[in-house]
Amino acid sequence: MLKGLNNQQIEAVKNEGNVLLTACPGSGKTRTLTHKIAYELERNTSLKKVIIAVTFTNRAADEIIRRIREFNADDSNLWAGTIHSFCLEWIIRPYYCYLSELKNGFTISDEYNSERILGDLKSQYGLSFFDSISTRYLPNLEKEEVKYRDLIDEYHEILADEKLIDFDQILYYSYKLLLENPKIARTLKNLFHLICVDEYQDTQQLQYSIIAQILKQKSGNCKIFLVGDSDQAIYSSLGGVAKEKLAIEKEFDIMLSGMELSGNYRSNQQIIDFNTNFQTTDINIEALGFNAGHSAIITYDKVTHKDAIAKQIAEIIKNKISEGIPEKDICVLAPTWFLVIPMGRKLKSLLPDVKFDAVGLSPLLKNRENIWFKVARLFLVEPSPKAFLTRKKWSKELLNELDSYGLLVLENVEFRSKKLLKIINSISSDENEGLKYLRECFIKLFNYLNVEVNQNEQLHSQWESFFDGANKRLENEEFALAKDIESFKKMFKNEEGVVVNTCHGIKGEEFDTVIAFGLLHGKLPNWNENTENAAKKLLYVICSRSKRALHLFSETGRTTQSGRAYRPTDQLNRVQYIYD
Ligand SMILES: Nc1ncnc2c1ncn2[C@@H]1O[C@H](COP(=O)(O)OP(=O)(O)OP(=O)(O)O)[C@@H](O)[C@H]1O
Repeated sequence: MLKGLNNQQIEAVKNEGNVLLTACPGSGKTRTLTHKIAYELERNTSLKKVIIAVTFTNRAADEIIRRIREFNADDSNLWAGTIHSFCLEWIIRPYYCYLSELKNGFTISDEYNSERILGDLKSQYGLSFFDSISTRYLPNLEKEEVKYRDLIDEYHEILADEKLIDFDQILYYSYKLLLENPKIARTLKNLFHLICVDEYQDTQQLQYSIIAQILKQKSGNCKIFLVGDSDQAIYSSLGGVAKEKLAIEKEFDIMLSGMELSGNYRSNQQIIDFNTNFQTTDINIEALGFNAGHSAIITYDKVTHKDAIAKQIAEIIKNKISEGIPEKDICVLAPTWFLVIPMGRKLKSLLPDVKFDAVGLSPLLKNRENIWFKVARLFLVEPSPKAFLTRKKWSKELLNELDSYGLLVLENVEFRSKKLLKIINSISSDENEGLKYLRECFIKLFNYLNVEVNQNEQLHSQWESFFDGANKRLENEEFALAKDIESFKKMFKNEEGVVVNTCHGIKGEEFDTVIAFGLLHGKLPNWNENTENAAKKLLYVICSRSKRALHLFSETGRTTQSGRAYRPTDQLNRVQYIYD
């Protein structure tokens, strides 16, 4: 498990205490974290305690699981996911009945739904869609928003009426449960062997408080392994804080070994040097990896019009592919979904022979917490040897959730999750429309399991939100989404190809060629986080994804709602550099 690591990385992996590992981009933090997990999984086999890996995106959690499987490590004691999934799985679902607000059932309001409710309220209050309002809670369990407190109260009332909780309330209720019932925190500390947190610099205060509440307990021997880089903190407008070692020690009531890694194994020296323009700390970084000696190409274009930019980007992609760069080693980025989604579509039509892994609107809301989403993915991912382990894990998760609703299906059956998979594999529908297909399969499955969906409040309310959400999305003409079952199945296909995503969506990843557009003041940084460092950090994250080629665009022709032209991001525009 230590092969392929340098001495600093080995030292971090072998450290038996609590660790705070900070280092520059490309220095191998994620590599070290993955090895640490594999190393501890191997050491931990007799203990049977759980190793938790908290990641920033679901994409990153899937990647950790994929890499752990490559080590041939037994991952049955590994849990990886975002902090919200962690709270739901380990705190809310098992213990929600202790909370009067939740004990009669609840459903998660996904970002789309919450944004819609907030958007309606903002217009009622005479605010614009872009006015920033905090839905977060403070560690004293008060609401953070002060100025528009009435609006937030009304928002929470609407959620409560519909028995919904939003993502900030997932954190709020989890923390409340831990505070009011210390035995939950004690049980968790006993259950866990290690909690790993990747990209810790973007952790919000309440998330620190939740972890602190677990670690502060005197029971068990759970350790923490935090990994991050304060220069890459890009969620400060959403409450992310890169705390210092001392502050964390105090809050968690532990001692931390502060460790560092040096050098960058990803990028060539030219890219690293260019990126110092956006560094907010003063460090020298040396290129150490395979790409160190290769030449780089860095371009910056601020003259191309927005209508011509897709063609320009398509040209770069075509040239890179003809140079032999694999499609998946090329990435097209922009600061917002609004820019990225149409770009994905345009590139696909301009380059029909090229494969793309582009974020787009999927026909189903990606509400991983809705139980019907969990059932749907089991029907939409076809059985195959490659998908077996993942589907078995999903099947187990589904059974756990049904258990937590008091629905003990397949009770006396050996290997329940395998049996459930077998039943699901035997069910299909002749419907061609995705939603009708799923509805029929769900009914067949729950008939087989002898569960009346309408009799169970949780299943019923989540059913409504699953189908209502999907219907609304499919009927929205702006989205122009395909309704057939094959398009639904594509949602879960691990498409390999040129990545088209937001800067936040590819955190922690790396590519030979990075093409970033929409580098415009008001989009990067957006109006809500208009500070010198916010823009610098985003640019730093974007540029540090690249191994050898970086193409930056501040396109012309984009205007604000009031008709003003966007101008290039200042922090990029003022860089003095002789571009290629
Ligand atoms: N000791 C090493 N020897 C060779 N290659 C390494 C070593 N450590 C890391 N790498 C490689 O360097 C690249 C960057 O590693 P990794 O993604 O873990 O860095 P990181 O510090 O997490 O970066 P970021 O903060 O930008 O996400 C990867 O391709 C990784 O495989």
